[in-house]
Amino acid sequence: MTEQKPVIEFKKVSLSFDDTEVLKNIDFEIESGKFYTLLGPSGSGKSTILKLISGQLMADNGDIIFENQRINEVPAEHRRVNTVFQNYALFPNMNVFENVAFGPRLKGLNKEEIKSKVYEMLDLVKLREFANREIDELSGGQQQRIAIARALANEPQVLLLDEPLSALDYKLRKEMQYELREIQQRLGITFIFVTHDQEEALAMSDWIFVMNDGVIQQNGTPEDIYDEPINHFVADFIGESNIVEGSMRSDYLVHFVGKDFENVDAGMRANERVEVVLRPEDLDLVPIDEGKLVVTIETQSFRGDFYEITAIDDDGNEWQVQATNSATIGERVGLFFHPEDIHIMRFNESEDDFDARLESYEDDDE
Ligand SMILES: Nc1ncnc2c1ncn2[C@@H]1O[C@H](COP(=O)(O)OP(=O)(O)OP(=O)(O)O)[C@@H](O)[C@H]1O
Repeated sequence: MTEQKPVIEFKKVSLSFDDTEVLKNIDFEIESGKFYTLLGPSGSGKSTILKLISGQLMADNGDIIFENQRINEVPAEHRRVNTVFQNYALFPNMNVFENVAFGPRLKGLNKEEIKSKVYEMLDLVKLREFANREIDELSGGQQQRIAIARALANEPQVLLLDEPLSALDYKLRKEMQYELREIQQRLGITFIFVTHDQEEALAMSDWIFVMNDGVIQQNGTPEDIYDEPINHFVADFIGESNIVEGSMRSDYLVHFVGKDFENVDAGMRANERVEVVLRPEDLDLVPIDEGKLVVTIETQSFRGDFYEITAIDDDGNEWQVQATNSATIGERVGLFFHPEDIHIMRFNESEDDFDARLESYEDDDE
């Protein structure tokens, strides 16, 4: 397989506002033609990264590379990126056609070329028949599609999307997630999408950067990040997790809730302090003698295809369970899971340490 050249690279990029460092030594590579997501809570630095790429902000340190050229000092208007914002930022005094035509017109295309570009973009967002509408005659979802069409009409190499769906209601948001993904795949250009919604990130992305506190905590495919979170923050932020403390008995035996469990993927050494993650969907309720531990049912709600249950074990740990059958509040039952669904994390491990650890196991295996 040939190695793809990155379209954007950050090398040790940092940025402070006043005395607060909001991006700390950020390193990453963005390949061409993929859907990337920056995912993290409010204030974690996601929008700041987009602004460094678009040229709205300047880095204090580090290199920002676009197709092998350092662009730290290149003005925003000379960068082949466009941004779509949450609040659409359409020109209210222009109709739909004129909004989408704005970039092509600025570029000096002739009348026919402009028309063909605008209709190509309106077809892409399925709003051809809205060309003559005024902006205030559109719904929120339609305005967001026009904002996307307007950005794409500039033929950016990379499209930056800063929480573009967060003003939409739930159903429309789901539809737009699907459509955005489809548009990205059809055009084959790079999208960098910012969201604090983990479900949205998992559903849309080829690759996710999970951010917290100005640091990329983990990056990987949605499956990697969901199945193999590297630390407490990621396990807690992505999906629901039960996280309890434990320790390694040996490199394949983990001890928690007073018992030993075999876990082949642990990859830790004896006596290491660990955190054990079990997802609610990997747990079920069974008769006491068939369970791995005994729990007492605290709450239960019906969720259509499962019961969402909280239960508490005799050490006081609370467990979220997606159970196939209902239970009775106060009932004592067995909690069941397959040992292979246990995921183990080292306490407060950084991504670099995690990578180094994985490499050391690979060396051990040789
Ligand atoms: N112009 C500015 N001046 C001072 N501080 C700023 C400025 N812009 C952003 N910050 C701070 O930088 C940090 C990162 O902000 P950023 O907007 O990148 O976060 P975010 O992850 O995109 O959050 P949100 O989801 O709320 O948009 C925050 O603590 C924010 O308060």
